[in-house]
Order: sequence, then C-alpha cells, then structure tokens
Amino acid sequence: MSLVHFKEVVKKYDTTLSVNHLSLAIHEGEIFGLLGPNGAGKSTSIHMLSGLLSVDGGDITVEGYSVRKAPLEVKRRIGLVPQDLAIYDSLTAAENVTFFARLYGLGGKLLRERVAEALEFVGLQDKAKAKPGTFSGGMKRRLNIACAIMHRPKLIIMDEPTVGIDPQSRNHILESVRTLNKLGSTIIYTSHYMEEVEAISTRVGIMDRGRLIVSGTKEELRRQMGQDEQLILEVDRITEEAMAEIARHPRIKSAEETQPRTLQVVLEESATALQDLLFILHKHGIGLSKLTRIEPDLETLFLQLTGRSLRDRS
Ligand SMILES: Nc1ncnc2c1ncn2[C@@H]1O[C@H](COP(=O)(O)OP(=O)(O)OP(=O)(O)O)[C@@H](O)[C@H]1O
Repeated sequence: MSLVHFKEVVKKYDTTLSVNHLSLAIHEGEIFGLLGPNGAGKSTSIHMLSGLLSVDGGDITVEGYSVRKAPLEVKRRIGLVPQDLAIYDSLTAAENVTFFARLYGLGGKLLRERVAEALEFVGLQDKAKAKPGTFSGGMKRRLNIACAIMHRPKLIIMDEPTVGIDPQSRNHILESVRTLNKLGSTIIYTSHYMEEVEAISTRVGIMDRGRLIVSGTKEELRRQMGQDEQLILEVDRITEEAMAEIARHPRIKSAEETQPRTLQVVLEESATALQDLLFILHKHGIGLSKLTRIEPDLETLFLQLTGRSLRDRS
C-alpha cells in the first residue's frame, strides 16, 4: 500500500521549476532512497512533503491526507531529520528532545519515557545532561535524529544525514535507519552518496533537474541498465593502430586509455565482442596482464540516462 503520493508536484523559484511535475509513490515499510546530484530537487521535494515549503502545483498525500488541505494530519505522521542541524546549543541533549516532544503534544510520564527511549536509541543516553556544544558532528546528527523520532512517526525523512561525519557515527546512523524500519517506520532517505543509497534502500528513485528519471528496486534498475559490459584491461603497451581497429569494431561501443597501459572498454554483450577484442590485441602484439569486469552500479545508470556523471557533481 502506498503511504506517500506525490502527484504532479511543482515548485517554482522565479521562472525555474526546481521540482518539475514530480509523481512518485512510496509504499509502507520501504526504505526509499532518493538519489540525485546537488540541486536535483531532493530537499525541495521533502520540504514540501514535510510542510516546510508550499506546493505550487499538484499535491502530496500521506495516508490519504493532503499537505494542502490537512497539513497537521500530515505533520503528525512525519519525523524530519533535516540536512541542517535543528538543535539548540544552549539546551542539554535531553532538553532538546523534550522541546520537540512538547511540540508534538507529549507530556508527563510518556514524554519522559519517550525522551529517554530516543536518546538511548541514538546511543546518547550517557550524554542526556550534556550540551551539544561539546558534541562531535556525528553526535549532533544523532541528537538531531532523536528529536525527529521521539513521537514514533510512521514516516521518517532523513535529508543527507551522513554528510560530513565520522565513519563511526555514519555506521551508527545507517544501523539506526535499518532498526527504525524494522520497528515499523517507512523511511525516505536522500543522499548524493550512491554507495550509501545502494546499501541501505529497498527501493531507489533518481532525481535530476526536478524530475524523477527512474525508480525501482535495485534489481529492477540493474535490468534497466541494459546488457553492456564494462571492462578494464591492463596491457604491456598500446598502439594507435590497435586503438583505431578497436574503435572501428561494430560491437565495441567505446575504448579509452584512462591511464598509461590501461584501457577502459565498453562492449555490447555478445559472444564474439570480447573474443574479437582479444584477437585485435594479439594481432598487434599487445600482451594482456589483467582483465577486470566492472559491475554496473547506479552511477552507470545515471550516466546512461543523462549523459552526465552523478559523482562529478556531488
Ligand atoms: N530558496 C530558493 N530560491 C531559489 N532557488 C532555490 C531555492 N531553494 C532551492 N533552489 C533551487 O532549486 C533547485 C533544487 O534544489 P534542492 O536543494 O532541492 O536540490 P537537492 O537535490 O536537495 O540538492 P542538495 O543535494 O545540494 O541538497 C536548485 O537548482 C536550487 O538552486
């Protein structure tokens, strides 16, 4: 069942469409990874979903409630972990979580229980009375998460939660995402780190220039990537004649000398393309010392769909 529905959503700044008729369904129980280069429109989309930005066209619903018509019903179901930290340095860790708990209408014993539970969940129970000014970047991010989850929301939105933090906190955060999901929360996770999104998500959507250019499970996306084979060949030398012959081959899509004596080659998947490539090298007296096949990843897919690199722009 779909928990979140973006229907033809538009956000305009001046004349530019930062979000351009975005349609997207997120199902209950998923960890949905929203990937895209800087400026793709990820933050703008989730800010509209969380009610921090107005929607200029279309609508977004959460459990059928519209952000336009029933914003409070939507907010009650959401916990947002924003990209920019939303914590107060003058309050202790426990007071920070308490502040947000009160905003969600919690009080009394339940409030105290939930504050303790949230701090324990992010591994900051020993720091409840400390002020975040003394915390590392990673600890501040974990406190930020505690503030967003203490009301046990159905949907948790994490906007680039691992930017600029140490590996230990990063692993802690990724593990918390999995646990929160197992405990029943649906997660939307935005990032421009493709490895992270691949590792954690059950389904992935890739945005570019305000649009969703593709979405699916990792297996579905892999199938979309077609059947090209990417190979790295380490050779003892390369000649212009051999490169010219390789370039002329109809089943060899591209060949490039990426480093001295290293060739990166893209072949159509066929029984003969690799054999022919090896034959050409042999014919020109070129020795091959190593051949590696590159597994296709989301970066490859982004490149295929847009002609641009996801990584270069991140
Ligand atoms: N307040 C604003 N005024 C004008 N343009 C804006 C504003 N906020 C965002 N934009 C533009 O909207 C587009 C989408 O930005 P957004 O922050 O949503 O991208 P993003 O995918 O989240 O990127 P990042 O990974 O850098 O956060 C960008 O071109 C950005 O310059």
